[in-house]
Amino acid sequence: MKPQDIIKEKSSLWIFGYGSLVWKPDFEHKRRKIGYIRGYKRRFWHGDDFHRGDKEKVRFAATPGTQVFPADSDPLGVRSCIFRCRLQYVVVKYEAFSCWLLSSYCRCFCSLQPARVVTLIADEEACTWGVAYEVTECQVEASLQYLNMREVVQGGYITEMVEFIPKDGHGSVLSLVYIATPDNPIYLGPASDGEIAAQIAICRGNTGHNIEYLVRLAEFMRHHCPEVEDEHLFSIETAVLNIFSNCRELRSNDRKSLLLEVI
Ligand SMILES: N[C@@H](CCC(=O)N[C@@H](CS)C(=O)NCC(=O)O)C(=O)O
Repeated sequence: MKPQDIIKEKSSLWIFGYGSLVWKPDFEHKRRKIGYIRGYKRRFWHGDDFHRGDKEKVRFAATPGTQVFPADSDPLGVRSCIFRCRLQYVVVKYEAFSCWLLSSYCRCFCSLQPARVVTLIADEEACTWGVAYEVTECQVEASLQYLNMREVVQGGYITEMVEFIPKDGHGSVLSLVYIATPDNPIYLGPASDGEIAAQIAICRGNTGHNIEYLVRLAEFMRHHCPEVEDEHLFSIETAVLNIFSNCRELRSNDRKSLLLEVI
């Protein structure tokens, strides 16, 4: 059933959020409930070149004064590193040859990629935790108009209806959810934790840094669903922390402040 058909029948609608919507709904709602949906896992597999990323390709030249931190290596021997230059961190991938170039000439180029944001991937065994918002009467149309622009036009997500189960297990409701599928042109698909983290570490868009997106989501899960294991989310958070762990200038000792300090 399409969302508009459901709206015709009801003066109230539930909208389930599992990404930025959990901490930043930005639409009026009557109430919210924390809970989960079954049959989907949350993954940082969608690209975003509007909210947390950029379409522009950037040429970057590292100068002799630039600090370089090793960040990641993968089985193909491609490595990435972080430059700290003029208060900006830039992740650059390089191979053995360009590594030599790097040390000889202290010069390198990179391009900014789209940010990494979450989508849902079908998986019978999995469930995804988040927040469902109830919108009623005139809030229904206003929220759908707002979310259509934010999630569909700017984000490339499509809508589905899923069963939402509140944390206490009672009163499940059908809810609207925004999902990005692999046929979307900015869908990025799977990558190693290190690669995803490297992308998150450098991307920034119209609404803020990609690190903020990750940190707010991880904080939501830690605070509201401490009993839930979200391995993908927390291992990417750890991978981003590892990228910056060599930087002695960072003073905060809790994960959230430490990561927010670098953006
Ligand atoms: N639709 C998802 C995730 C989608 C998501 O995070 N959307 C991005 C669009 S790329 C967004 O709205 N970002 C706003 C922001 O990061 O400020 C949700 O249920 O929260």
